[in-house]
Amino acid sequence: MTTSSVVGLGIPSISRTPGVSVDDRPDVPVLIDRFGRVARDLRVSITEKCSLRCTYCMPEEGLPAIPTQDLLTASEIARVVGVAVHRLGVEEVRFTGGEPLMRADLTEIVRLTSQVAPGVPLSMTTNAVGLEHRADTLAAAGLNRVNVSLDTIDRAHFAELTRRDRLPSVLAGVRAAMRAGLTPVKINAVLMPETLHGAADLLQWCLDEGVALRFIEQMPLDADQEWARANMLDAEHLLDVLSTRFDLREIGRSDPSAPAEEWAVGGTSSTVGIIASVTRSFCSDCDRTRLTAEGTVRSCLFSDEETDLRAALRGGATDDELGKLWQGAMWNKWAGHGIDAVGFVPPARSMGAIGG
Ligand SMILES: Nc1nc2c(ncn2[C@@H]2O[C@H](COP(=O)(O)OP(=O)(O)OP(=O)(O)O)[C@@H](O)[C@H]2O)c(=O)[nH]1
Ligand SMILES: C[S@@+](CC[C@H](N)C(=O)[O-])C[C@H]1O[C@@H](n2cnc3c(N)ncnc32)[C@H](O)[C@@H]1O
Ligand code: SF4
Ligand code: SF4
Repeated sequence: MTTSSVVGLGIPSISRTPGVSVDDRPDVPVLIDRFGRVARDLRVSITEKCSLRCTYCMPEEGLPAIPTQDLLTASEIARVVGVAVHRLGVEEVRFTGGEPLMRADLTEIVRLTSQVAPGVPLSMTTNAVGLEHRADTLAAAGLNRVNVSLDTIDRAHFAELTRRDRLPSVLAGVRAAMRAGLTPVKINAVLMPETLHGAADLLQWCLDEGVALRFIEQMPLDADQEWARANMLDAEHLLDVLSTRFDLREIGRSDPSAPAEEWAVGGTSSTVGIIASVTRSFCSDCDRTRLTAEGTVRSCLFSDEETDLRAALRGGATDDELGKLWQGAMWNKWAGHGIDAVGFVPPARSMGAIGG
């Protein structure tokens, strides 16, 4: 088994240490952990690069560049996804980053992955900058749907939050995704004191455009490490604000491992969701497994223990051997993020370096 050590600005390097035992792991193919959870949702980060610099995620100067030879190639990504789907019971795959659209070979990644895993839902979490020019091609390559990060529809405020004046491109990207059939399009907005006053306008925009909106509690995953529990806005606070303009009725979660709890918006057929990752954590039903852009398996957003599949892959490992490494990594998955625990320490990688 492998663990990580920090080398600077949130990208850990992988170092080998004596392993944690997997002797007590039951001999089953699926990615089961010690708490009985089974991971079926694979999130694949494909780059650390981004066209924006959201304050809750990236440092102003961006993340240190990962050398090209350290990134999994399109065919390596497809091979690893194939192992996950055909041997380990993974049922859905999401591309994330950094910003997936920053990879010039994104279409190839999607095409090869959809060939290796036909019928498996393929989605992407994106900031949508430039998506208007690529939505049709990505849909044709096999991408099924996108989630778009958008915190405000006020252009000046967007530029402040993301340190880039790109709101028009994002809005065009959302509309292009709808036209290309990358639906349902879901909008992710991080809940912060700064975004609260624009939350109702954002919801109205989403209702008008026919896209679903989810607000996300901010997690201690910013590269600048400025997150503080005391400054965090929780779901209750948001509901109070939205209820002054909308009639909201609680629906709950679509399934126990879905991160978003949903509210119906009165007078519409739409819903608004809240991903209360911090105050109403869904860790006990977690069904996620992650692959970083450098090809390490990460069992939890908050755990810096990573297992290096890339080295094994490039060293000639068989699919069976890759599968075993992955099973071992997931068997040792933590119970949860532990944000409320005394002595909590945020992970070395920031959200953009993990793949959110
Ligand atoms: N606690 C926690 N939060 C997560 C995790 N993955 C994503 N998130 C948060 O949930 C937000 C939404 O994630 P998305 O990438 O849109 O994925 P999703 O909500 O699983 O996607 P859908 O299947 O479309 O509902 C992200 O912006 C993160 O803030 C996770 O594993 N744990
Ligand atoms: C890291 S981004 C990568 C994909 C793409 N660049 C995007 O923004 O959608 C994935 C998700 O993580 C969320 N995110 C980033 N930092 C976060 C934080 N500190 N707390 C909660 N969510 C965060 C973003 O809002 C986004 O929805
Ligand atoms: S949240 Fe997404 S768009 Fe914003 S800085 Fe992070 S990776 Fe880039
Ligand atoms: S914090 Fe870890 S255990 Fe909790 S939902 Fe996210 S990935 Fe799963």
